[in-house]
Amino acid sequence: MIEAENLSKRYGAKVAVNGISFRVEPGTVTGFLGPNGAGKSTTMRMIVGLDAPTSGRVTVNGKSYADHAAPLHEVGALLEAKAVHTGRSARNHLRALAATHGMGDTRVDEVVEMTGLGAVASKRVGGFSLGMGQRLGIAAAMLGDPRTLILDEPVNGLDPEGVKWVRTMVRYLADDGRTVFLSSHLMSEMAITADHLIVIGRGSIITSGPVQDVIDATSGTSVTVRSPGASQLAELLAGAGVSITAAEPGVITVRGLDAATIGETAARNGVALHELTPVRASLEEAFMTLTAGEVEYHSGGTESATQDGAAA
Ligand SMILES: Nc1ncnc2c1ncn2[C@@H]1O[C@H](COP(=O)(O)OP(=O)(O)OP(=O)(O)O)[C@@H](O)[C@H]1O
Repeated sequence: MIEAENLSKRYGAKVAVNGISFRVEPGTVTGFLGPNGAGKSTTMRMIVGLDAPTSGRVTVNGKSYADHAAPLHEVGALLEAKAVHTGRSARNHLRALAATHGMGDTRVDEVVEMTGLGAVASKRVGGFSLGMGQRLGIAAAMLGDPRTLILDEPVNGLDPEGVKWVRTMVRYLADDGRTVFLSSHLMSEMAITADHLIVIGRGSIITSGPVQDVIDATSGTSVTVRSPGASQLAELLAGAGVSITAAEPGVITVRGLDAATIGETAARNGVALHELTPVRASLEEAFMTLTAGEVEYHSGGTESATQDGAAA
């Protein structure tokens, strides 16, 4: 369990994290989403004591990270892939980490195996691809068999097999009762991996909740209707709380009514329907809607007004 209370971090005049409170529960995969610069990495760094909060507090399993006697057994974190001694082999890097907690080579061999690093474990880390570096970072996070895992962009640089492996692994860990907190910019992947979401923008929490609830509350479901009487049907359906847009001639998109109501209205009025399809919004659409006003760094090299004008 991770618990943050009024957690804030300032860098000079820049407020990176602005008084956020949240809980990440055991037995679930919780996704941490937000545009670039929203404060995700800063929050994760504070959880594992790499950054000190300016105010507020964050605990893992009831204690701040520094107060855990054997933190690797409590929290495993992947924060910066390749933050390792590049001249060392992967196995020696893991051995050095393991030694800090009195763990032996057997556990190192287990995580090497688990993360698919067997073939390259004796190679210098400096020559690793991004994906191999990620696997090594995940191996290091798993080393102490921790109850809580914090993974910042774990699928970054992984091939499709690696992405699927991370998905399966985090599901297994959560089903085993562990706490899994991960960030990703890959919305389609997050939608199938996470149970719960926390969405952050400019240092503040925008929304949180089960994945489908976040999508439904943000974008809801629309119904695509194809009919030769589309414009007549649009008039029949119009009313408070209903929004109708004409996608193309003979096709309307209806929000605010379910497919059954639309179908029955059409039947009662003798309007033929050629298609009646409920369309669920994707997490990506919900994310774009939720964070539309919160994007700090825009594409094209231009930057919107920021509190301190920090460059991306
Ligand atoms: N050491 C630092 N010094 C000054 N500003 C910082 C520092 N670290 C982060 N920031 C600023 O704090 C804000 C939050 O950054 P953070 O890296 O936490 O965002 P993020 O959500 O992880 O972004 P991304 O998705 O790009 O990784 C950004 O505006 C960033 O520029």
